[in-house]
Amino acid sequence: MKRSVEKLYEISRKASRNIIGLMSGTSLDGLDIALCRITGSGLETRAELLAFTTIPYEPGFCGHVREVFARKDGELEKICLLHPLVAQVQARMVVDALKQWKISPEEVDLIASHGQTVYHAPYSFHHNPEFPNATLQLGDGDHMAEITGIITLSDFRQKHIAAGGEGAPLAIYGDYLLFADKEESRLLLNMGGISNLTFIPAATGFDRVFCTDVGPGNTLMDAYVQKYFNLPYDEDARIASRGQLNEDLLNRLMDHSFLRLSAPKTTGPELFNMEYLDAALETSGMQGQLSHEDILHTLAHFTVKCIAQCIAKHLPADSSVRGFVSGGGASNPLVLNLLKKTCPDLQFTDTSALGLDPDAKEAVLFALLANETVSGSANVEGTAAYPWVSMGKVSFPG
Ligand SMILES: Nc1ncnc2c1ncn2[C@@H]1O[C@H](COP(=O)(O)OP(=O)(O)OP(=O)(O)O)[C@@H](O)[C@H]1O
Ligand SMILES: CC(=O)N[C@H]1[C@@H]2OC[C@@H](O2)[C@@H](O)[C@@H]1O[C@H](C)C(=O)O
Repeated sequence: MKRSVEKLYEISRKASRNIIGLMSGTSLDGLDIALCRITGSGLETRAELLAFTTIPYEPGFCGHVREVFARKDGELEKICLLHPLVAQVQARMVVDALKQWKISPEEVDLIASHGQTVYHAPYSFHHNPEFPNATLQLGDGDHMAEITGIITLSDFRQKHIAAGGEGAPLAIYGDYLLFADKEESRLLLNMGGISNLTFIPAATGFDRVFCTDVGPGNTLMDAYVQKYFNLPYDEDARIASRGQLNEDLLNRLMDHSFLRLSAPKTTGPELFNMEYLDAALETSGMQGQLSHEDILHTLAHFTVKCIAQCIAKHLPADSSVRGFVSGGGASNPLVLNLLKKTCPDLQFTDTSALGLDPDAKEAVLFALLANETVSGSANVEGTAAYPWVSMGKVSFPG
């Protein structure tokens, strides 16, 4: 047997594995790097976060990604150039993080590399009957493996599509493995650029777990302050908190077929972007009528109203469910307060109450997916909407 294959086989037979999960989301703020010790697999999985950091991207690199990000007319040459570059930039960040943590690459069994989504086009978005659900993550795993010297699993979403899904949200798998509970029904709400939620009823099998993208998280608010204030985001909602809700604009923002579509469903900044906001301002008659503060305040309400509507539609009204938030939106006090006010029964706290840093959650979820692919005992039955398949392609160093 080739040595690299033998090594992967040995890793698959270990009782516990050190896996680095990498996530770079739609906010393009930086690379989340989570070093996890994962013990067991399937329903016996336990995960411990050994170290976590987010390394911000250089503005120049971000600028290159933004040239094609969520754009229908992204230049093919730029996409081609970015595929290795994204992986090289991220791999150097992993090398730096390991140095900082004083951990040698030999101590790490696997890297689970999400890459950078540059375009997400499920059928519900492109509506072209000749084409399937589609999604594209840049950052090729071979470059990651070669630079770090660590076996890398990457490109997780294609297999999900191949097995009948939309390639997202993949949060359901890790959320179920880590947070299913015998006594407590739980709602895991991630508010990144796009928000998604996983509902896990108490003492249930995977077939009753529900997961979907909801709509915008921070993406519209971020795009707005980037355009008008030259800021990456509205820190602590300082600008938005000075404004007031405009109902006309909110009603117009809520009026989109995606928000009425039955779940599970997925979306991205391909839909929720500045053109979406400008169209809503125009058709509500609010173009030029509102202050920046009022628009940002209304966008925060939009984020929360989409979430509240999705919860009302999909969670049983009579059960006691506890809510746990994660993602950067959990640090936005305006969004969080509105959420708590709108859904008081859920008693929202963040996932640190479950022992997991809310900023690290998505990166940890990818480490869990790699763990399942390499050693999963398949003791969980998937469903049509959420197939339990081996995700991620293997790249060997050397
Ligand atoms: N202190 C803060 N105040 C307000 N907003 C914040 C704060 N900290 C983070 N955020 C928001 O969180 C965003 C980053 O969130 P996160 O890293 O979870 O997104 P992502 O992983 O890129 O998104 P996705 O999961 O949708 O792909 C920032 O762009 C900002 O909007
Ligand atoms: C295509 C894509 O990259 N989607 C992301 C994005 O960010 C949040 C939401 O939209 C979610 O569907 C997904 O990420 C998380 C990690 C997921 O797959 O669960």
